[in-house]
Amino acid sequence: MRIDVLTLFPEMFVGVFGASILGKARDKGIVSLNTVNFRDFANNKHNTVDDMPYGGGGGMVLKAEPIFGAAEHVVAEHSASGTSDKPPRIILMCPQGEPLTQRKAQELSAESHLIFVCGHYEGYDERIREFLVTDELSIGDYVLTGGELPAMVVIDTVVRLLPGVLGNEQSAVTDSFSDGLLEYPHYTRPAEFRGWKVPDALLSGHHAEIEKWRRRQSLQRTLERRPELLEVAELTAEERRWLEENKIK
Ligand SMILES: Cc1cccc(C(=O)NCC2(NC(=O)c3cccc4nocc34)CCCC2)c1
Repeated sequence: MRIDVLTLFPEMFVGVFGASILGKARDKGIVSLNTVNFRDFANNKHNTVDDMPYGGGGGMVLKAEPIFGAAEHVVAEHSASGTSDKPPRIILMCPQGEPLTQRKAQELSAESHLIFVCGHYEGYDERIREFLVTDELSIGDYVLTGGELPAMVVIDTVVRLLPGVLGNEQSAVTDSFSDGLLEYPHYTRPAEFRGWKVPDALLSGHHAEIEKWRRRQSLQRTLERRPELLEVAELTAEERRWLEENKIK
């Protein structure tokens, strides 16, 4: 997979793209991670990437030309490499975007080329949305200074799904989440810490009992903290009965 990030602050990605899981995925050649500063494509007199909004009002708006130029440069470079098969997804990171979900991450992980656009100021000239991008994504409803951190979040959750990126032990996390429930409690040694003991069920060595305990804990925790997830989770009839009994308490 090739990933390009169009940003005014490429330096923000050096650490994130060089460290840990993403760094290893890059070293293994599973993913190529690149940044492009779209200021380099501001071919106007003052090299400006933003300008005042038509219609007045405060703040500045990102101009279309530099972002179109940067995106077209990346597309041309990738198709020239001869490895491109289908056109890239051009993903606009913005508060108005579709909420990021694990399902969306799984969808994007099947692509061969992703281009992320990170904004600043008040946002983007609408022609970027109308005529350039294929997707708009948001990581949540809060105010940020830029789209770079959201792009890092999406890249993290997408790249970890690529074959060969995670060892077997870590991919279990994806499995537990993809059943749509919150995770069960985790414990590790010592069995007692400051008098606080690990639940007996986990020390029993009975795998069926342990799985039952974990599933029950996931249900309980989801009911307590994120009951709305239970509407769409796949539950057995017995689990639904148990929930009905516990919802009343
Ligand atoms: C709720 C709300 C209302 C109005 C503005 C903003 C806001 O934060 N505006 C600032 C910008 N925010 C984001 O890009 C951004 C923000 C949050 C999640 C995101 N997921 O992807 C990109 C995201 C947009 C242009 C520059 C940064 C937020």
